[in-house]
Amino acid sequence: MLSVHDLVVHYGNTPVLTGLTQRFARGRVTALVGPNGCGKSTLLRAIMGFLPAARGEVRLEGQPMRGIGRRELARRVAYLPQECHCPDYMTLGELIELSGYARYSLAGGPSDRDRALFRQSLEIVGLADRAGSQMNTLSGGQRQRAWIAMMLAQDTEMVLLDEPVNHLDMKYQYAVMGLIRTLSLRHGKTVIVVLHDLNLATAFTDDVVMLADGQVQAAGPVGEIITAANVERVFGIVTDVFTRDGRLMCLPRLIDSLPVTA
Ligand SMILES: Nc1ncnc2c1ncn2[C@@H]1O[C@H](COP(=O)(O)OP(=O)(O)OP(=O)(O)O)[C@@H](O)[C@H]1O
Repeated sequence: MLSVHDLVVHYGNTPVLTGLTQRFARGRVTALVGPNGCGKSTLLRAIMGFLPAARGEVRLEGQPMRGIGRRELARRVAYLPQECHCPDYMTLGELIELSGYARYSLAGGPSDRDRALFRQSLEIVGLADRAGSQMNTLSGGQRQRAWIAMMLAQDTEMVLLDEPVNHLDMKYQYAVMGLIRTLSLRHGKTVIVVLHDLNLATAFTDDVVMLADGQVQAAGPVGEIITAANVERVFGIVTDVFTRDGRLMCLPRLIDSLPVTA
């Protein structure tokens, strides 16, 4: 389990997280949702220790994250930020190999198991035939899938993803979200994923944390949290939330609640 207790994070004098407390259950997928600029990325960066907290603490299985060394952290937690960069000349295969560096560099290089993991990760994202391609020759969506493969090959107990389906076409949005689901269902990994599409959250995650004004506004199982009242309170938009063919759906009432101009 990952727990965040009374976390306060500022940028300069501007507070972004103002005493945030939340537990992320082990082996479950939690969607982190909220309006633009509410602090979702900031929370992930603060969890990873990339931003200093003015107050509060993050614990991984009861152990303060601050006390976990960088190599051990890389072996235990994979983090995929919103924007990822690498040198243009790097090939996809080279990128994937970097994923296991914290795990295998002390052992003198990747093992057969590591190499199998690299291959599997590329197969899962549909890029097995592109391992020799330079990263700058891939499309935006293919690059995003490459980074997801890199994260998969890191093979950690916990995975944090910041808007992983941006740039992806519909098929790969579903494929990647299905994969994220599998990470918890089959492999028992704990996943926190920042999403904007609440319908992806209802279809592929267990729990939802709604963030606004530097605080958690609502948190719990998807079916309890994705309600028209919560969505209106947090996002300021009127929606219908209903079940169709066993799936919970959330659709905005376009005519009533959105400014539509002719
Ligand atoms: N490096 C920074 N320096 C100063 N302010 C920042 C910095 N990064 C983010 N902010 C500000 O902190 C607030 C939270 O930003 P953050 O990126 O965490 O939001 P978010 O919820 O992830 O947004 P989005 O949905 O648009 O990706 C915003 O007001 C943003 O302008």
